[in-house]
Amino acid sequence: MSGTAAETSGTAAETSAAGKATVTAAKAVEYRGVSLGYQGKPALTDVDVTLREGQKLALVGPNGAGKSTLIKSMLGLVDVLQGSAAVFGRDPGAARGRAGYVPQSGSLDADFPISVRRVVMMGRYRRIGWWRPARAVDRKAVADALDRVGLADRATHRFGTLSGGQQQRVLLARAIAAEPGLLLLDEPFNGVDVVSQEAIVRVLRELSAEGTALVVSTHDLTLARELADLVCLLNGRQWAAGPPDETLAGGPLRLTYGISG
Ligand SMILES: Nc1ncnc2c1ncn2[C@@H]1O[C@H](COP(=O)(O)OP(=O)(O)OP(=O)(O)O)[C@@H](O)[C@H]1O
Repeated sequence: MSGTAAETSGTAAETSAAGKATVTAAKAVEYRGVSLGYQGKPALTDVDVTLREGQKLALVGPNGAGKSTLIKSMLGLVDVLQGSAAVFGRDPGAARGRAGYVPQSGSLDADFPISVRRVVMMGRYRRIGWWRPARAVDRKAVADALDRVGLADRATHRFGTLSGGQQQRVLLARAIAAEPGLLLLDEPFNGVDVVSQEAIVRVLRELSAEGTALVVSTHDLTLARELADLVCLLNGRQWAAGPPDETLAGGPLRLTYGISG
């Protein structure tokens, strides 16, 4: 597909009636002709997408497609080699305070003796400052976030004793406690049981309805279709971007995965 096709897809992503967000909602993410890479070598090219507050974007593609690279770039952690990348109208690194990140569960050492509540409190550190004690407002934000993911009764448990799905929900609560305008989730459904998956999907829908912009990388096409307002198909480059019924219809998906016929 040509660069023009990617541009056309990008425009569709912005102007389609996808999602609840109207074209008047602020732009959380605006990428135009972006190439991203490491040590000057491109890993993902032709990214052209606009995500507005309240919209949910799914990043879909095979292993090594560039999904994590795109997510990390929105935190300012990957070099922009070409094009323009903005998060809330600023350089992605400069907007990091407004972006929350949920890593895959397993990224936090499960043997580390820390309570669930302390993990979620980490989400408040940017607001509190590392050296200051938590205030009542911080404790309430932590309790609310845990309640939201359905784990209020686990606050005093050791993080490592929870199941993988519960740990993922705790990491989501940690990000929510930071009250981000843009929430980035890297494969949040990997190895997660159905109860946790449903809890995560419910919370993401609620956050979106409240105006949070969401970016979720996933291998699960059914979930992408159910959850997302917009889908970016990635495999070394952006192959398409737009509403799920256009991007996940067949043709663009086959191209992305290199399936002929
Ligand atoms: N720190 C790094 N330094 C150099 N190359 C990297 C680095 N991180 C990722 N890459 C390369 O960038 C490309 C995209 O990787 P990325 O992890 O973004 O893919 P992904 O779609 O998230 O894959 P997966 O589904 O397996 O997690 C790959 O070729 C990978 O080897």
